[in-house]
Amino acid sequence: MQGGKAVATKDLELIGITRRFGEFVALDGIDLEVGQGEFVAIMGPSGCGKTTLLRIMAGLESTTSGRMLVKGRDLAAVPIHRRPTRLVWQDYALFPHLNVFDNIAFGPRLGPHVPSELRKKVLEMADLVSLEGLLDRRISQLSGGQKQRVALARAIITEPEILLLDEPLSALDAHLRIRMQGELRRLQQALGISFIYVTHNQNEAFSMADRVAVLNKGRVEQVGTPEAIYHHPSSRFVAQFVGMNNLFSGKVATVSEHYTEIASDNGPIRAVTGSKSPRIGETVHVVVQADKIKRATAHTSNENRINAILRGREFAGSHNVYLFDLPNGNEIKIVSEDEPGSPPEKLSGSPSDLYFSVRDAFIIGFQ
Ligand SMILES: Nc1ncnc2c1ncn2[C@@H]1O[C@H](COP(=O)(O)OP(=O)(O)OP(=O)(O)O)[C@@H](O)[C@H]1O
Repeated sequence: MQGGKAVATKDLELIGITRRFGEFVALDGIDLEVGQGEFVAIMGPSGCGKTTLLRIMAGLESTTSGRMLVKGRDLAAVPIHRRPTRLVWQDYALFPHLNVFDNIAFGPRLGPHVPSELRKKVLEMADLVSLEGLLDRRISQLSGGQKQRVALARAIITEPEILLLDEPLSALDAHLRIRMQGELRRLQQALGISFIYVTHNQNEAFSMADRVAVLNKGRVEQVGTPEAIYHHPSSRFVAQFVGMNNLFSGKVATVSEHYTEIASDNGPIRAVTGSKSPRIGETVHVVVQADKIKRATAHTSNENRINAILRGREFAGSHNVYLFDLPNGNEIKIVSEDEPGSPPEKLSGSPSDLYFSVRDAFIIGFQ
């Protein structure tokens, strides 16, 4: 990157971003790359540093150390109003005394502009986010989804190279949230710019993003496609944070080409031997998704059988979540779509024989 002009293949590069508040380390050496026109979700539990990281990208928060490049350009010396990033806030931060048109036009009006051209552009933006016909309305006369659209239009009219979104759908009801997810994704594709989207909602992250970065205690735990994060979590934290995963732990007993046998407190467990062949005697963790564990029948094979005690059932619309206690005292979940007319569930406390296939059991490598 020294001398000459860098050819940027990345929209954003974060290199060793660290932020301390006094003694407290909120961000601890974050490295993250965002490709051209990529939709990246940043996900993690409360307090892991998502908002701080987004505010740093927006230029609203300083770093203790680290660098940030947008399209190969270091932003250290670029003042906030010249930065090619725009933040869409969780609470929209719209101007309540202005109407929709004036809210959208607010940013461009601060700089040199031709009123007739600005009007054309505002109409274009309103069209893009389906706000036509609402331009004279006051903000207080809008629904949550409409306010969200105004906030988006107000940000994209400034033609950012990267749009930063901080839990933008959290104030909306479930139905509208799902609709807006689709709209946001379409908007991102229409604009062809990168979106960086902070959320603690896994479904939102997985349904919209090209890649997801999972943060924990100010560090990046894993970055990957939703499929990779979901099916192949690379750490115990990600496996437990994401989805309905169950974890089993034990020492590697035997390793063959097809499966690895692990001696666990709940009996032997066989898992796929992955590319990183585990060593005999090493402690490993095996992840099995909740919908891959079934009640064993006389016909299920002996690949993996576990005795468990049913503790409870939760009805979740189209499926049931069952909680079981394992012999070692741990809890596991299984998800099943019970057939209509199936016999009533056995009572809590009754023993059950559970089954899962070797091909649905993955070893997670830990440092
Ligand atoms: N100005 C500040 N001074 C001191 N500590 C701060 C400051 N801002 C953030 N923190 C701390 O840094 C950590 C990360 O905060 P941040 O708001 O980035 O988390 P988050 O992942 O966005 O959380 P949430 O999902 O709850 O919004 C938290 O422990 C928070 O208390």
